[in-house]
Formats: sequence, C-alpha cells, structure tokens
Amino acid sequence: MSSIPPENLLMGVPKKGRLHEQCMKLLVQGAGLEHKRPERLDIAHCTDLPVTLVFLPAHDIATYVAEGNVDMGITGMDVIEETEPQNKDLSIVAKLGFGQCKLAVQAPAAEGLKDASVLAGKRVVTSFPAIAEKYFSKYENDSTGKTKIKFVSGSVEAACGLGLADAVVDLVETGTTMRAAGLEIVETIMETEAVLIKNVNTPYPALVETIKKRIEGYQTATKYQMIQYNVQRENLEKALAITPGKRSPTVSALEESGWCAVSALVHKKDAAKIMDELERVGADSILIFSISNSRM
Ligand SMILES: Nc1ncnc2c1ncn2[C@@H]1O[C@H](COP(=O)(O)OP(=O)(O)OP(=O)(O)O)[C@@H](O)[C@H]1O
Ligand SMILES: O=P(O)(O)OC[C@H]1O[C@H](OP(=O)(O)OP(=O)(O)O)[C@H](O)[C@@H]1O
Ligand SMILES: [Mg+2]
Repeated sequence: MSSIPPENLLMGVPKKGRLHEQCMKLLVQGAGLEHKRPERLDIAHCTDLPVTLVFLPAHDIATYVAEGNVDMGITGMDVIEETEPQNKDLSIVAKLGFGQCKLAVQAPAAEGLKDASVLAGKRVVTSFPAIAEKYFSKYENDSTGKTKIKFVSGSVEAACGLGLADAVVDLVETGTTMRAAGLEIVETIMETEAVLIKNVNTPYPALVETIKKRIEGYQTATKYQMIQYNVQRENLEKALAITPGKRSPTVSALEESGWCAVSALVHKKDAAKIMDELERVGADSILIFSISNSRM
C-alpha cells in the first residue's frame, strides 16, 4: 500500500451503509475528489487535490474527526449527538441534505403508549446509548430507577419481538422497518441528516474552505435550473416578478425590436409551474437547462 503523503488532508467517508453512495457522488461529482480505491483497501488518494479518503464506519467518524485522527468527515447529526461531550474540537461545515431521518423511541404498537415517560426504568435497546440515557433520565425518579439501556450495533427493531426490550431507540426514515417489527413511534428525539464536519485545529484550513465551496456549488447546482425565455418589453416586469433569479435575472435585448431575452435561476421543484406562469404573461421560447455544477 502507498503511504499517505504528509501534506494530504484526511477525509473520513462512511465505508458502507445508507450514507456511502450519496457521499461518494457528492465528493466525486461535486467536489471533484477523483480517486482510485484499491480493492479491499480503506484508503484512497485523490488525484486533483492533496486529499486522502479514509473509509470508516459512519458511527466512528465523529470521534475520528473530534480527536484529529482525520481532518474532515461526513456522518449523521445523530452520530455527532451521540459522541457529544467529546466533540469540543469538532465543527459542522455544511448540512448535506441527505441521510434525512429521525431518531425515535419506538414501542410495540399493541401497547398503544401515549408518551415515553412510562418507559422510564424499563429495558431499552439501541445503537445510541448516550442519547437514550440522557433522554430517559428526564423521566426517571426514585420509583422508576435507572432505565436499563443495552447497546446493539444493528437490527435494533428486532429487540422487542425477541423479548429483549420494552422499547427501542432507533432511526426511522420511511417507517417500513419499524412497522414490519410491529412498532410505532412513541416520541421523536431528534431529526437528523448527513453533515460535513472538520476538526477546528486542522492544519489545512484553506483546503477545507476549497472543499466546502465546491460542495456548496454542487448543492446549488442540484437545487436549481436555468430558465431562459423571450418576452416583449411591455410584459417584462410581470415576467421578472415570476423569475426574480437567485441574485437578479440577466436581461438582454433581442434583434427584434420590443423583445428581450431573460435568463434566471429557478428552484428545480418550481420549474414546471414557473413555465406555466411565464406562458400566461406572454413569454415564448421558454427553455430549461440543468446545471451540473456552479460557483456563486
Ligand atoms: N434509513 C435511513 N435513512 C436515512 N439515513 C439513515 C438511515 N439509516 C441510517 N441513516 C444515517 O446513516 C448513518 C449511518 O447508518 P448506517 O445504517 O448507514 O450505518 P451502518 O449501520 O454502519 O451500516 P449498515 O446498516 O449497512 O451496517 C446513521 O447514523 C444516520 O445518520
Ligand atoms: O424507516 P426505514 O426507511 O425503514 O429506515 C430505518 C432503518 O434504516 C436503518 O437500518 P439499516 O437498513 O441501516 O439496517 P441496520 O439496522 O442493520 O443498521 C435504521 O437503523 C432503521 O432500521
Ligand atoms: Mg444501519
């Protein structure tokens, strides 16, 4: 294996699981971190920037970053919360808009529990023991005693069915896993999504900034599309009210007198509605272009 060049920034990336694919897309297509990962190896050097990707379990990445073993990383907010008291040197660089789900107290639907206070002192199985312990402590008193929290690293929802737990604390996205196990949400503890994080003492702040800018540019590109259309000057004001752009639209004169061409960024999700509205105020030759990357 080639050794890590000493001048390289180390970036912790989830090696598998729910975040892996979207992380790779973001880092390669978005941040241009092209690399070759040798078979079975958890380290890959990038060709364009002095960055080495280190493939790690998502649940360990906050700790690696907080302790400065890697300079940056991508993991869930839930993982950061779980390791919280040790994270004084960790800071969040950007929210990434994927890996969105919630961490929730779940109990058998048949029990019909109205709130989690009745679970204080009972048996709870989770991959998030620190969050669960803190959460249940607010419900505990002399008569309930301490909640018995047991750590498992996966397949958490099976614990109630196996008779090992009265409730679980685990992630819920679509709810499919939870419902299949006959569970329901009793209380939501937190909403979570993937975040880009850094160690505040990294010796590569300029490189962190470059990666952050590249990712932000890519995120904008994936959220927006470029709209272009022609409109008569008398209808321009109404058309610009529909497409005010991100900062401001570009308006240029057409050869045909009385007409101008407009281009502006629009939210991808609003594009169809905006085209309808522009047509209604007399715009024509309306075109939508995808943006593959951007820098604003
Ligand atoms: N169903 C989900 N939807 C969205 N994000 C999720 C989901 N499950 C997990 N995550 C996010 O991904 C992070 C890593 O969890 P994941 O389950 O991918 O890792 P893992 O348990 O190491 O992998 P695997 O489940 O393949 O063993 C979680 O901390 C959370 O932030
Ligand atoms: O609400 P859903 O869409 O069903 O997603 C939630 C499930 O996804 C994750 O599990 P994963 O698939 O990573 O398996 P694991 O429990 O073995 O980690 C999480 O731990 C939940 O079990
Ligand atoms: Mg998992």
